[in-house]
Formats: sequence, C-alpha cells, structure tokens
Amino acid sequence: MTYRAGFACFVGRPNAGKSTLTNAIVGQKIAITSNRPQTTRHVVRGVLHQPDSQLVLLDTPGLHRPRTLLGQRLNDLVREAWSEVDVIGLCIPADEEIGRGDRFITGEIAGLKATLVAVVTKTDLVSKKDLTQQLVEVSQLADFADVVPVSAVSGHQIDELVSVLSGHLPESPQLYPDDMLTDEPEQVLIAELIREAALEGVRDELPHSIAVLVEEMIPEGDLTKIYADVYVERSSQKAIVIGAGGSRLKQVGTQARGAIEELLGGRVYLDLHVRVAKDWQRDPKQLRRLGF
Ligand SMILES: Nc1nc2c(ncn2[C@@H]2O[C@H](COP(=O)(O)OP(=O)(O)OP(=O)(O)O)[C@@H](O)[C@H]2O)c(=O)[nH]1
Repeated sequence: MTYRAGFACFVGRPNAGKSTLTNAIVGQKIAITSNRPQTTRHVVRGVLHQPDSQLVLLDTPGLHRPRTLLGQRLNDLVREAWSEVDVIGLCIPADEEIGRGDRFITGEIAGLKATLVAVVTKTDLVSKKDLTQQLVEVSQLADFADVVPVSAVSGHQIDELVSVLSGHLPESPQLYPDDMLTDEPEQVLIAELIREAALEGVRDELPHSIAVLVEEMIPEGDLTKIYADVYVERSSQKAIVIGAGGSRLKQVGTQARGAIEELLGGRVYLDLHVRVAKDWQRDPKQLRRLGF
C-alpha cells in the first residue's frame, strides 16, 4: 500500500466557504467562520487521518487589497501558505457567477508547484442544472487536476473531496502522530471563538477592528477559568461591543463560553474585558502582541 501525506489548503475569494469546508472535513470547529468576509486570520492546521494517507489542512485568510499593515501581513500569510502546500483547492461558490476575484486568484496560484483542484462549494444552494453549468465554467478557468462539487452544510461529497485531495499528495511517511487534530495552541482557538462571537451582529466596518487575546487559563478541577481581552481600536467601538448596560458583551460571553466548552469538553468560566488599543492594526508592536 502506498502511503501519502502532505499539505493542502483552500483558497478563494472572501465568503467562498473555505473555513466552513475545513471544519466539515476535520469535523471539529478549528477555524472561525462568519457570513462576513475577511474573518479568518490565523493559519490553522487540521490533520485528517486515513488508513493510507494523512492530509494536513492549512486554513488561510482571504487575499484582499491591503490598506493597512494588517492587510499586508494577511496577504503575506496567504502566499506563505500557498508556497508550502502540495495541493490547492480553489473554492468557487456554486451560487455566484465567476468573477474578477476568482480569475485573479486563479492567476496567482497557476504558477505554483502545487496540484490545483477546483472545489465548487455550496452546491445545496443551486439546482442540478445550474450546478452543471457552473462546473463547466469552472473547468474552463484553469488546468485543474480535478473539479469537485461539495456542500459543507449538507456534507455532500466531503469524503469524495478528501480522497481526491489525498490522492494528489506525495508518497511520504506519516507527518503527525495519530491523535493530532490541530497544532494551533488552545489559546488561539479559544481567542478565535471569542472573536467570532464578538463579530456576530456588529456593523460591517467592525470586523477588522476586533482582536482577542487570551491572557490566562486556569484549570480548577473540571472547570477552566479563562480570562481574555477583546481589543478594539476606538472607544466608540468599545461601546458597540459592550452594548447597552453590558447586554451585548454578556451575549458574546454566553455564546463564546458554549463554543469553548464544546472545544474543551468541560465547564468554562469566561471573563471578558474590552480594551481600547488605539490603531492596533497599524502598530507593529501591538500586532506582534496580538499574534500577527
Ligand atoms: N448553504 C451553504 N452555505 C455555506 C456552505 N459553506 C459555507 N457557507 C456559508 O457561506 C458563508 C461563508 O463561509 P466561510 O466558510 O466563512 O467562507 P470563507 O471562504 O472561509 O470566508 P473568508 O474567511 O472571508 O475568506 C458563511 O455564511 C457560511 O455559512 C455550504 O456548503 N452551503
């Protein structure tokens, strides 16, 4: 039996469904998802074990026009991930026309050493006829090794996608131990869950302005006490995150706590503080502190 192991990542324009797909494949909430573009920050690895292969997924942020230092770093992260992988899955939603963003990204990845697989996402949103049409148009975009339609929401074709991606990995010994799901430190995963909760229902200009840092995690029996800071750039944003009489922050805490308890498999006490770090997106020192 040939054993294959290697790295894959999904690319695609914002909202193409990359994070949701990664979660569906790895079967655990490891990357932040939101119906808002540009919320995936960290390059999170999910490791998928099969009898004859090991697929290591990198979850990259979306490529976009950089306006701040943070924007530039995000793009650097994306390119760094792209240059490391064996297989790239280009995600294109089934329910949207192929646009300039898709063509731009296709051009960017076409010259890499990685094998290109087109992934047509969100197939649950379109009819069979429209899907067929989209598959034809997608296959004309570039010289893809495979074109795979999937729905991360219904689970349709997820296994098929995994075996297609794994089939394009190089022959290699196992790269990670059997029980390894992700190598992101727990703190980062928890910070992402809090950030995701804090993003829920806030205005469109806020997403980039929120960062979360887990300051302390104290296990006490089956309870874990977590102290985290939510950073915003201005005090007006602080007011939005906290809400009238602290109502919004309370909601954020409840939602994040639920998700963290699921992740850790135990009870959690969550203490959230909202702090203003003026213009943290433009300040290299602050960026480093917040993990960028
Ligand atoms: N119906 C349906 N919706 C999906 C599917 N996959 C993702 N979505 C939705 O599409 C939106 C974007 O999904 P994400 O996974 O956050 O997209 P992304 O490509 O990671 O986005 P960025 O992080 O902005 O680059 C979310 O609202 C998802 O719930 C799917 O298979 N079916």
